Amino acid sequence: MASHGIDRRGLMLVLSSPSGAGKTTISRRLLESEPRLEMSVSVTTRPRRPGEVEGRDYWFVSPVDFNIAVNEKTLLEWAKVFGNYYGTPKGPVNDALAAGRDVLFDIDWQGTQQLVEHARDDLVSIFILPPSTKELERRLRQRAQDPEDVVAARMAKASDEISHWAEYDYVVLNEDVDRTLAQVKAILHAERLKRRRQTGLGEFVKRLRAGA
Ligand SMILES: Nc1ncnc2c1ncn2[C@@H]1O[C@H](COP(=O)(O)OP(=O)(O)OP(=O)(O)O)[C@@H](O)[C@H]1O
Ligand SMILES: Nc1nc2c(ncn2[C@@H]2O[C@H](COP(=O)(O)O)[C@@H](O)[C@H]2O)c(=O)[nH]1
Repeated sequence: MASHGIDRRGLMLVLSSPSGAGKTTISRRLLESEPRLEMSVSVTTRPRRPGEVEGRDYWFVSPVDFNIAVNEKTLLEWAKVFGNYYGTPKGPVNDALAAGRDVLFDIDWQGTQQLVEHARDDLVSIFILPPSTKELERRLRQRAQDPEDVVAARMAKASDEISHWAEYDYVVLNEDVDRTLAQVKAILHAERLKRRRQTGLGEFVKRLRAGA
């Protein structure tokens, strides 16, 4: 249900960027202030970082279990990123959308391409750019959660990742977290009002025109 009482189908809000540009930071802040938005928690074969919580940040699984999920087609999309496998479980996303709740995804361009193929109408995609390569490297290092070789591998892939910017509906430059957050919220709020998402609009207008 929309805030003004008109039924609405949920939307899928995708954030992608080169590693370290700020997707996780923006996602956490967005979730704090958007009660009708929920995070899609991915499964991954990547080792858990210090501070990461099972079921909040990821579902950490073995390569064998990941393979089973792929074969049983329980993932909406999946990809190999920086040598590990990542995927989006279908069930929670479908339940949320059907109930009119929005779902936030922190996934890469390969996953976004798969969602475009299967769910274009429900999708709103945002690419987040860092202000500079130097600042991207500084952010990856000061996060201090990955060993040096992992940081180097992610920096080496940054240019390739950025090359996908034009496949996204919106592009936001993450210089200042508060400004970026405000821009992402503006996109979300406008997209919620798209006519095709407000599934109860026809009925509402009919009643309005009848004098209700
Ligand atoms: N606008 C910003 N200004 C300064 N630092 C920032 C900004 N946005 C994020 N950071 C910092 O940069 C680091 C990387 O951010 P974050 O983990 O959110 O990136 P990410 O895009 O989710 O990375 P990954 O793809 O590897 O998961 C964090 O330490 C975060 O606090
Ligand atoms: N295609 C998918 N990409 C995903 C998913 N979950 C995360 N990601 C992307 O992987 C990289 C690395 O993430 P990190 O947590 O190891 O830093 C980043 O670009 C994420 O957006 C997923 O389910 N599918």
